[in-house]
Amino acid sequence: MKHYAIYGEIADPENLPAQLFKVMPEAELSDLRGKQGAVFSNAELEKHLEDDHRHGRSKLVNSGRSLCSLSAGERRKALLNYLLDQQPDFLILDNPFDSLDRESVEDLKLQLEKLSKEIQVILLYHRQEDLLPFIDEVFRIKSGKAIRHSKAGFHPEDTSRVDLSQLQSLPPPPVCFKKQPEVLVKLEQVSVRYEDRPILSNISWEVKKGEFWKLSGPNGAGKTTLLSMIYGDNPKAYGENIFLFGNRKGSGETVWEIKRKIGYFSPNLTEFFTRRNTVLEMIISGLLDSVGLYQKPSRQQVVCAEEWLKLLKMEDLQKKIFVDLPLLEQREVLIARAMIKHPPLLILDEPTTGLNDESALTITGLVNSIARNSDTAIIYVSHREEKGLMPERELSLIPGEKGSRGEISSF
Ligand SMILES: Nc1ncnc2c1ncn2[C@@H]1O[C@H](COP(=O)(O)OP(=O)(O)OP(=O)(O)O)[C@@H](O)[C@H]1O
Repeated sequence: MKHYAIYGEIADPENLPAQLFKVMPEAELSDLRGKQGAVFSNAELEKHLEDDHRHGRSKLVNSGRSLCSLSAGERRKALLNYLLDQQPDFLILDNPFDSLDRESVEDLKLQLEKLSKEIQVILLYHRQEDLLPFIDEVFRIKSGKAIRHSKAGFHPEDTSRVDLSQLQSLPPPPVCFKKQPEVLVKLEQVSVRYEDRPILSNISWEVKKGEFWKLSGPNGAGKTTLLSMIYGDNPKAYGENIFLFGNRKGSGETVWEIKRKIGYFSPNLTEFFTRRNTVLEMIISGLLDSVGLYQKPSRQQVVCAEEWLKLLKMEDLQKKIFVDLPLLEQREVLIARAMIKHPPLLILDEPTTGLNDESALTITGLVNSIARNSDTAIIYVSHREEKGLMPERELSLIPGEKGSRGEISSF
């Protein structure tokens, strides 16, 4: 039984088995035809989430809870357990380690090692550290075809486009924010429970102007919940001592006014961009706090967005349709969109998910440059040890019986 790994993006991830048969050399997967396969991928998880929305329950969860209420990592684990219960003949794993905490990654690697003795595994991966030791053959997607490759890894010139880590300045915003207080975010002994379950326990945290924070913690520790206290309209925030940009949350500024001061990126933001906006329009939309562009921008706004594209060496892409861009370029555009107004606070929730090693370095270089060349404070969430990322401080959420406590450290 041969196990395969394939490096690179597959054109239509919603239809993985068919796509794999299309891109792989014909002889390679012929023994899988007619067999029962299972697919572990984001696209598959999305289908279960839609079912959950529609029927209020999902076959992935036995506890009676909805799939939507699970954390990102918990959902992925639930999907994998469900698929393995089906006892498939072969398993296609599309970047299975994304969004999992380190311990879960190690557990899953051991589980897959055992499983590989019984069923055939096809791994799609983009980080060298994710290549599993039992894989026999490695392929790389190039021009829509899978080409055989050595297991030793890929050379930087394969993907690297531009080094954004040494930028000396950023385009200034067309309009500046009024003077902001020194402390932008202040949480005083914030605790959150969902039904009977304590999630966050007595979290005290201050984010000051221009600080660069990493927010970490295992799956389910409460990172998204904590961010929703700041950025979202989570009702659990009311009654807690949360101060944003100098005002107690719920006491004056509307959620809309708070969001105006925050640049935000999360990988699932792309799901909301269904219109065929151009790259330039997408960046401008960050000045108008809209998802896509619905009004005619001013000349000044256009010039500012053009300057960002120049900085990213993407001038020639400005008229391209955003959703048609490769993943790395989409991420760069969305980070520029979040940053174009130089918000007091920038929240980046797993901005390198789904990217390969080289592309991840491009993003972390860009984030370091933003931190160095602006007064914007950054909160960066990631499970991976991000090579090259230079946060100054870290808030780690450490789960316990009474919920997660926060531990602050400096680098
Ligand atoms: N609406 C909800 N109802 C019940 N439980 C919830 C709800 N939202 C989140 N939870 C639970 O709260 C805990 C924290 O979830 P959260 O999404 O904040 O974790 P996280 O640290 O972001 O995890 P991950 O790294 O997996 O994304 C999880 O155990 C989750 O199942």
